Order: sequence, then structure tokens, then C-alpha cells
Amino acid sequence: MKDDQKSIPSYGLGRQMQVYTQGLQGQLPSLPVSPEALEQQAIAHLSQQASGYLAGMDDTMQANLRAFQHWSILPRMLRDVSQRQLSTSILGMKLPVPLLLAPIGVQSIIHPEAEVAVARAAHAMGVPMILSTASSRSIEVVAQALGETPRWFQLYWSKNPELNASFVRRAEQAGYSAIVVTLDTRLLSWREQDIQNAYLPFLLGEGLANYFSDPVFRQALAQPPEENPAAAIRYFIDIFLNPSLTWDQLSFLRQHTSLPIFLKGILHPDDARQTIDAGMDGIIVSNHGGRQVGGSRAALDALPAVVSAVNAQLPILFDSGIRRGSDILKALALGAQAVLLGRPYIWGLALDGEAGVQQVLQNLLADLDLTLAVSGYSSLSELDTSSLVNEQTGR
Ligand SMILES: Cc1cc2nc3c(=O)[nH]c(=O)nc-3n(C[C@H](O)[C@H](O)[C@H](O)COP(=O)(O)O)c2cc1C
Ligand SMILES: CCCCCCC(=O)C(=O)O
Repeated sequence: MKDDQKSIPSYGLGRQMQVYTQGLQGQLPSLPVSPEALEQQAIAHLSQQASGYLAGMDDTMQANLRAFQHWSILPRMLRDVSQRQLSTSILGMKLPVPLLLAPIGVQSIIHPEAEVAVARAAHAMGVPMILSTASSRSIEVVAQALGETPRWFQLYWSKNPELNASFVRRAEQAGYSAIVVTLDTRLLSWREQDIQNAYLPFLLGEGLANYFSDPVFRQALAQPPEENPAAAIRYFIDIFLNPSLTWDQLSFLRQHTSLPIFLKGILHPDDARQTIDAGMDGIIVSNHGGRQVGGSRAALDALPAVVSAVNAQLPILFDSGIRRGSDILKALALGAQAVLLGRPYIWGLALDGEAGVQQVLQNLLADLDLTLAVSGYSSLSELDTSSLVNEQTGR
């Protein structure tokens, strides 16, 4: 057996046989396997405020999920799929699977171990994690929990340029290997459930670990956050949103980091072209899981035009609606190099902390591996639009 084959973990058969064998002892998976049942159980488990915060605009979230039904996989037969290759490479960074954990802020409202539990699960599964600026544990603490697992840092570009530079510097020092700038959240949108619950976790000091631990942020305060948290939260509220941010300011970030920079939240092909013109390194096609622009185009429906506009000049990643292995296969076939998993890992976190996240990842990767195999593919590189049929056009 060749060396690179030895290192391929058998995600699919391994997990499948583990579950069936445990079944012989009368043991069932501790979490629901279907994402729909997992979501339902997690929502029932969480407080009204936390489950409201996880929500988005119903119509846009539904559109994200429905968009996957516009495409069907056209399986191929009698190909040797006994060895599968799930690894990929983005800008020379080797990813063991075409999946990263999406940046999701304020995880302390979901589980007391928050991002540390997620990082440990990511480490156990070898799945890279993208840490949010609005995390409940700091850049450094999460890096430690991740060990050698690849990590990227997601930047919310505040009104304080020195703070932005400091976040990026800290991320570099803690071994994060890319910066993701999220563009679609320069203001928080009208989030009906949060408004109904009159709930914004940041006002309670949740999700501010990176701010409170930052030397530039602390220097701007008369007293440290530990002594006067209310004043620190007020300063955060003053600076965290930046609706005046424009394309020309991206050069500031380029001057402050040598790490690759991905722009997250691109849906329009002209914005994709502008990403190239701005000298950025990659794109994440996303509508923020239907949490920002109500009535936005479904992210998957936006993907083909972005892929065509970019014309292979930059890597393209995708999120918003990834729930099953077949969703990942479809996004990759449409031109994404990797996908980000969002809410499903948070549902696992809500129900069983680190073990819950790990189980969600085990199931999803097994599903991906087996879906790839039964569709007739042994490697992600074999996927392209000919793997799919568009059910609206029949092509
Ligand atoms: C509760 C919650 C918090 C989020 N926080 C962030 C964040 O801090 N930064 C960011 O770039 N995206 C954030 N996102 C968006 C995710 O990165 C991702 O785009 C989205 O979850 C994908 O949609 P899906 O979960 O429906 O698949 C958040 C999403 C949720 C549900
Ligand atoms: C510092 C900006 C906070 C944005 C909120 C986190 C997020 O992306 C989301 O709730 O969605």
C-alpha cells in the first residue's frame, strides 16, 4: 500500500460499522442522526434567547436548503471506489477533508465550554476550525485547545484600525494560517426573534473574549474590563459595527498581514471580480446562513455565477445550508474547493458539548465518504458539473 493511501481514514465504513456493532449491544447513537431531528432536539434543549439567536430569516434559510434540491447527483456505476481520497489543498494548505468549521460567535450561550469544546472535537477529527472575532474564548485559548489542527481567524472589521491590526497580529502569533474577513455583517440585520426576545448577547458581555483580552482594546478604556465591564461593553458597542467599510480599505489589512485573506459573504459575480482586483486570496460564497439579508438569493444558487466570474483565479469556499454529505458533494461539483459547516455542529455542541460536536462530524464525514463512493467517485477531484443534473433546466 502506498504511503498516502495508508493515511486515509475510513470515515464511511468505519463509522457505519461502529454504529451497527454497538447496535448488537442494544446501543443506539446518542444524538439524532438526521440533521432535522438534531436541530429540533437542540432547539428544545436551549433557552428561548439562545435558540432565537441561532435562528435566521425563515424564508432565506429555507431557500438555502431548497437550493440543494435544484441539483441532483447522477451516480456512475462499476468504477473502483474501494480507496477514497477526501483530502484537498487550498493555497498550498493541506486539508484532510473538504470541510472547515464555520466561524460562529458567542458559543458560551450554547454550552459552558463554548469554543474550547468545539476546538477539542475539531482536533479529534482533524477538521480545521475558523474562529470568530466574536468568540467567547480568546484566540490564544482556542489555539491551545486545537493543538496542531489547522485554524483560520475570522475578522469583524471594527471602527478601530489598531484593534483590527492587533487581532490579526495575535492570530498570526497563535498559529492561525488565514484571515477571513466577513463582509455581510457591517450592521446587524433586523433579526425578528432577537428583537422579540429583546436579546443581544454582547450586551451581557458574552462573545467578547477577544476584545476584553486585547491590549489595544484595553488601552482605550479608563479601567480594565474586569473592574468596569459595563464601560468595556459600551466601548465595544461604539466600535464593533463599521458600515462605512469599503473595498479600498482592504489594502490596510494586506499591509498588516502576510497571511492569505478570504472574503466571506460574496454572492454577486461583480463582487467576486472585485475581490480579485483588490488582491485578495480567496472567496467564501455565503449568505451568513440567512441571518443578514432577508430575501437574499440562496447561497448555492449564487455559487455557479461566482465560480464562472472567478474563472479559477482564486479558491472558492461555500457555506449556508450544508447539512448532509450530498450537500457537500453538490457544492464541490459546482466549483467550491471546500465547504464550511455552520449550525449542525452547534446543535451537537448544545446537546453534548465536545462529544456532541465530534459525533456530528463523524456522521457528516461518514455520509460524505459513502455518498462519494456510491455515486461512483473515489476522489473529490473527479467531481464537476457533469456529476449533477439541474432539475430546473434538465441539464
Ligand atoms: C449563531 C450564529 C453565529 C454566527 N456568527 C458568525 C460570526 O461570528 N462570524 C461569521 O463570519 N459568521 C457567523 N455566522 C455565520 C456562519 O459562519 C455561516 O455563514 C452560517 O452559519 C452558514 O449557514 P448554516 O449554518 O445555515 O449552514 C454565524 C451563524 C450563526 C448561526
Ligand atoms: C462583532 C460583530 C458581531 C456579529 C455577530 C455575530 C454574527 O455574525 C452573527 O450573529 O451572525
